[in-house]
Formats: sequence, structure tokens, C-alpha cells
Amino acid sequence: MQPNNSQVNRRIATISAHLNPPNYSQMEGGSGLGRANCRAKGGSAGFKVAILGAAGGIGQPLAMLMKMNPLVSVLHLYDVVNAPGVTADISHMDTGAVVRGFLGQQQLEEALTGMDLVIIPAGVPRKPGMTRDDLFNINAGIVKTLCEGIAKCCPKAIVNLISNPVNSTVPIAAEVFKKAGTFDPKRLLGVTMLDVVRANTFVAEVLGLDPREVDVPVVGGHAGVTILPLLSQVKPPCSFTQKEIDYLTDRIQNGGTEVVEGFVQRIRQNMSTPPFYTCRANLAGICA
Ligand SMILES: NC(=O)C1=CN([C@@H]2O[C@H](COP(=O)(O)OP(=O)(O)OC[C@H]3O[C@@H](n4cnc5c(N)ncnc54)[C@H](O)[C@@H]3O)[C@@H](O)[C@H]2O)C=CC1
Ligand SMILES: O=C([O-])CC(=O)C(=O)O
Repeated sequence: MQPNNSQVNRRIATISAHLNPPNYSQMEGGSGLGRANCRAKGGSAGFKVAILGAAGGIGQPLAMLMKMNPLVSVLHLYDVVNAPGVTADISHMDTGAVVRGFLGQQQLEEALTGMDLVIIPAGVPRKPGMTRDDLFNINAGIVKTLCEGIAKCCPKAIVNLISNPVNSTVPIAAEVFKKAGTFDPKRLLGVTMLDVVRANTFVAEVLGLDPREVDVPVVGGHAGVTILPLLSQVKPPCSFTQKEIDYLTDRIQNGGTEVVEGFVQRIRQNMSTPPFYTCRANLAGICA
């Protein structure tokens, strides 16, 4: 059956709304997006998510996973390089979320306005021989600027910080939000789930179990000795010899270094970020 004129006009309006999104900062007094303006393609409501650093090794597959997530209706991809190409690619996926790209600091505020969740993998990753702390000087400044934008444009958003050193970037974000009067400890999360994932894997190997059946609580931070696996609290309940405890603690605390050092050859050959590491960090972001 042929669509009638009004149906055709509605379809054209929908397509042009996706291609030419409204200027959010001028809507609703600049106080954020209304639900009615945040529908996914097909019309379902959902969360508005921004990824800052979306063109990087973590950002790109994270963008893909978010585009696959049925809870997400609007996905904003921001980076200082390559955002248009990544946005075009991700937007071709046949899932509901509307994807929009933002390039460079002049578009940061537009990328952030009205967001419910902001995930930050922006910054530099470490190379073999570096500690996460070696990233502090450069990543601290990046995170500070991005968080100032969040405080201004989406002060109620939940913020997931992936950029390292997480032990320091989270306090930096907290200080920025305190200064702006928007700090809420329940809404600021450092992404450390990768430590839990590694702990589950290594403990399952020692116990001879399927990792999906193992739950190891890990507390503390996300670097070396600040990563504290609670091996006395493992589910299912079990016990370890001192040798096993030493082995597991060391392996869990240095899992990131194991990956970074292991890919020295890959980096020399200018190959991209290792796939499992990327995927796990992204799952960590989603689960945090
Ligand atoms: N918390 C965790 O579990 C994990 C954290 N990481 C950390 O995540 C960060 C990103 O790692 P990768 O994606 O592998 O690095 P990458 O170098 O592949 O990507 C970083 C991206 O950030 C962008 N960027 C740089 N400055 C920016 C700015 N001012 N605004 C917006 N975007 C900016 C870059 O253009 C690039 O696209 C690193 O600091 C790394 O250490 C990595 C793995 C796990
Ligand atoms: O170790 C790194 O540099 C990246 C990271 O945080 C991890 O893999 O846990």
C-alpha cells in the first residue's frame, strides 16, 4: 500500500530531524533536553550518553557497544580528532540510538548539553615501561577541561572516568565539580571493573572453574598495590595457599602492565590497541 501524503511528510520530518538535530543549548532555556526530544529512531525513550575521546582505542568499540545498547536513545561522540568518520561509521548500525558527532573543543558544550551519562576515555594511554602515574601531567589537564564542561552543561549527569591514572583523575573531577557546586559522589565513578574481571579470570583458573561462576570482590584503586582483591571473600567460598595468594595478588595488581608490556611488539609495529583489553575496558565502562 502506498503511504499517503501526511505519512510521507512525517517520514521526511523524522529523517530531517535526525540529519539536522535542534540546537540543544537554545532549547528549554538551556536547561537540558526534554524527553520528547530524545527519542531513538522508531520513537522509544532512553538515556542520552556522551563519549569523550570517542575516536580512540577504547572510545571506538565503546561507541559501538553503546549503539547496540537498547537503553540508549541518543549517543554523542566527541573527540579532538576523527570524530566525523567514527560517527558516520557507528551511525550506520541498524539500532535505535541516534548518533551525533562533535569535533574539537568548540563543540564540547553542544556534545554535553542534556546528557544523562558521560563516559571519558579521553587522553593518552601508557607505553611499555611507563606507570599510569606517568600519564598524570597530560591526562589531568584533559580531564579537568572536560569536567568543567560537564559541570556547566550537564551537571546532573553520571560520569564514568576511564582515563588513567584513575586514582588521580577521579579526585581531579571531584575538585572541579566541588568548585562548580555540582559534586555528587554517587554520580562520579572511576572505571575499575577490569580489575574485577581479571580477578575472576585468574581465580577461576586456579580453582579450575568457569570464570562466569566466580565472583571476586576487588576494592581500592586502579594501580598496582592500590588494587586490593579480597581473596577471603570469593564466591563460591574457597581457600588458597599462601603461594596461591601471592601469585593471584601479583597477577591481579599487575594485569594492566602485563597487557601493556605484552604488546610492545604490537606498538613497535604501529598496530592498534589490543582487542580484549579494549573490550574489557568498555564492558567495565558499561557495568560501572
Ligand atoms: N580504567 C581502565 O580500566 C582503563 C583505562 N585506560 C585508559 O584510557 C585512556 C584511553 O586509552 P586508549 O583509548 O587506548 O587511548 P587512545 O590514544 O587510543 O585514545 C585516546 C583518545 O582520546 C582523544 N583525546 C585526547 N585528548 C582529548 C581531549 N582533550 N578531548 C577529547 N578527546 C581527547 C584522542 O584523540 C584519542 O582519540 C588512557 O588513559 C588509558 O590508560 C585504558 C584501559 C583500561
Ligand atoms: O594498564 C593500563 O595502562 C590500562 C589499564 O588501566 C588497565 O589495563 O587496567
